[in-house]
Amino acid sequence: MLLINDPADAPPGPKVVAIGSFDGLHLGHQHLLRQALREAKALHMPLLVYTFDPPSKVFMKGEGFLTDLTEKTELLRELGVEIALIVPFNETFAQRSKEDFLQDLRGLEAKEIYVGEDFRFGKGRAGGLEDLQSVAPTKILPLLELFESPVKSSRIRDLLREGKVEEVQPLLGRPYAARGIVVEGDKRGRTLGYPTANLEVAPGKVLPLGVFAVRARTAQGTYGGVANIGHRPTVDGHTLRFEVHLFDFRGDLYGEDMKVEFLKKIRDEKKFSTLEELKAQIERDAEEARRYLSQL
Ligand SMILES: Cc1cc2nc3c(=O)[nH]c(=O)nc-3n(C[C@H](O)[C@H](O)[C@H](O)COP(=O)(O)O)c2cc1C
Ligand SMILES: Nc1ncnc2c1ncn2[C@@H]1O[C@H](COP(=O)(O)OP(=O)(O)O)[C@@H](O)[C@H]1O
Repeated sequence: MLLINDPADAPPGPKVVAIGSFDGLHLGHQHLLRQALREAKALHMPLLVYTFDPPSKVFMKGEGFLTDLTEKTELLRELGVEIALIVPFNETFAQRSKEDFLQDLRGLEAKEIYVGEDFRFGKGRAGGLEDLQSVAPTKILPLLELFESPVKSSRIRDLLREGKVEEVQPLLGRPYAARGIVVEGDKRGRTLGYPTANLEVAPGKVLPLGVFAVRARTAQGTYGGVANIGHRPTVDGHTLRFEVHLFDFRGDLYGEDMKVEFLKKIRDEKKFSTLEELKAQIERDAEEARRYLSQL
């Protein structure tokens, strides 16, 4: 997959172009992109996905996002997209007129365009589907529905805010995941008998709160585990922490990249009166997570 950040860097030649923020690359996005890929193949053209980082709504409204740049790039590659144009969405981009955007599409030699039915573009969201039609025949895909309502990034964000990772899985077509770098914590975990890798994720990434059964992928291998995302009221923690204990792992993870898939919520975080009680609860959490993972 060719990854570019500026339309001017696209290789010449006719293309099918799919446009959108595609935050989460959820089932609706996958449906749209698969159709665009099929069409591109039939026309013997590459598919170029024109997307934004961060997603436009994240920049405009300060919402959290579901997939960071690395995750989105990886998912586009897995889908078989040939060219990913990921444009930084900043103040300058937000101020661009709809005409500028249409000019980009002409420059890209778009021969067919794919968008979702709610797509708008250009300063003040002035541009719409009729404008796209002036560049190339445009396929407008209705929002895919699952469990009687449209699959949308905002629906997934709302579910995650409630910690409902199991309900999110069918909407994404995969478990919700977060990736980050393992940083140092307070070195308390090891004294509890449960060392936990502290993950630093991209600011703005939506994180579900609570204790979860997880699968963690690291350069050293894939492990089952148990994660806590919260403020650690028992030790008077103030900042939000994302910690993962890996089962059957020993070693050093500091500085490593880790991807954590949230498979099942076990409970909400709570305040314990002693560290012994917290430790006993973590033991039960780990037991429950192991049981869950072993029957997958
Ligand atoms: C599975 C799991 C569940 C946890 N649940 C809670 C909890 O309910 N309340 C809480 O205050 N801290 C909870 N913690 C956080 C611990 O307080 C934390 O892991 C410990 O303080 C070690 O921190 P450190 O890695 O910064 O040394 C949990 C941690 C894990 C791994
Ligand atoms: N099974 C394990 N799960 C998670 N981290 C582990 C494990 N075994 C060893 N580690 C290492 O120990 C560190 C966590 O130990 P901990 O005492 O909780 O320290 P910190 O407070 O720095 O996170 C991890 O970052 C990792 O490098």
